[in-house]
Amino acid sequence: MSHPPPESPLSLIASTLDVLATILPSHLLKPQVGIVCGSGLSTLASTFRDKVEVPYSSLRGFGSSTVPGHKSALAFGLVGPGKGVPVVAMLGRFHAYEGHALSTVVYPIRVMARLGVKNLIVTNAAGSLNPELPVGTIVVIQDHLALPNLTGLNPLLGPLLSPSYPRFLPISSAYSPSLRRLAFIASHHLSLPPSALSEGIYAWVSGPTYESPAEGRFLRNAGASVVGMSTVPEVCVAKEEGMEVMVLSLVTNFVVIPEKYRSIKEEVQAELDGKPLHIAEAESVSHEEVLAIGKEKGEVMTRLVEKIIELIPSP
Ligand SMILES: O=P(O)(O)O[C@H]1O[C@H](CO)[C@@H](O)[C@H]1O
Ligand code: HPA
Repeated sequence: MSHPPPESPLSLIASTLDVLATILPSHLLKPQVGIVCGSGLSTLASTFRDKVEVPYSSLRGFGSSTVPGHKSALAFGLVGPGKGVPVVAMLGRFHAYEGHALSTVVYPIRVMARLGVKNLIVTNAAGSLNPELPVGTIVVIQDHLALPNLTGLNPLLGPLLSPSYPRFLPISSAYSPSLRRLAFIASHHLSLPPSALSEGIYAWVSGPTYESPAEGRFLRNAGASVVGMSTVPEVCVAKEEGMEVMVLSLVTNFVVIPEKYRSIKEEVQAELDGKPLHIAEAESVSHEEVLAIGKEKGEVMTRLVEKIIELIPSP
């Protein structure tokens, strides 16, 4: 018995667009800006006007977000004063560590591109590798360090979706200087303290383990400022689709990088010498902590993203 040929990605995307066209009012159907909400950050859509939420389960090609702090729905709406800017947000994203294929992780970005999105604001929760980037800092990403991209887990592996796409995509200027500028101008408009917003380099790791101390030190020494388990696949595909992209990482924790390893040898010797050492327990990271910071900083992230959207020149 022969099997039907697998559905092409373009026909799957076309069917998703058809469904959206039947659900959405016409003023929301052509969003200009796309947003990806990071862990605990789905509140970024809380102030959308005329909001319509579309569950991923009603859209073929979409996976389901299985990570706490990620909702499985798209939110369409208007942002900003007056008529408002039509936008679309992924209230939850997909990560490769959940078992999703990278093509599923980036599928919503391809859909956004075909809805007309020209500017993409990607957010995430991330661990800090730099003492000068404390918890709560918003890091405007300048570049990435993607070990999976370099070692065989690149989201662009495989046949090109369109013959017009470059086979070898340059991503040396993936992070739009003009959008990054708007982030700092928006922060000024909102009177945020200068320390609220910083700049840095995002390291993408596959997860789901948090970094060992040696891995954290390795990423820091390699030049990364923050680390997380998402974002880079979405950025690469958004660039392939011709979008302007910016990334805002919210620092939710420090990556544990002790200056000195605890030495059991020294501890045992000290006990034998009758002078036991008092060793503090090593800290550890938890997703609950990550979500708590997302909740605490959700309001300021929302205001910042809204202001950036208002400042993007209309087409
Ligand atoms: O990158 P987002 O989706 O914000 O989530 C971050 O938080 C989770 C770990 O706590 C990981 O998924 C990591 O990537
Ligand atoms: O410390 C981290 N490491 C990787 N991903 C993360 N996402 C939030 N915090 C972290």
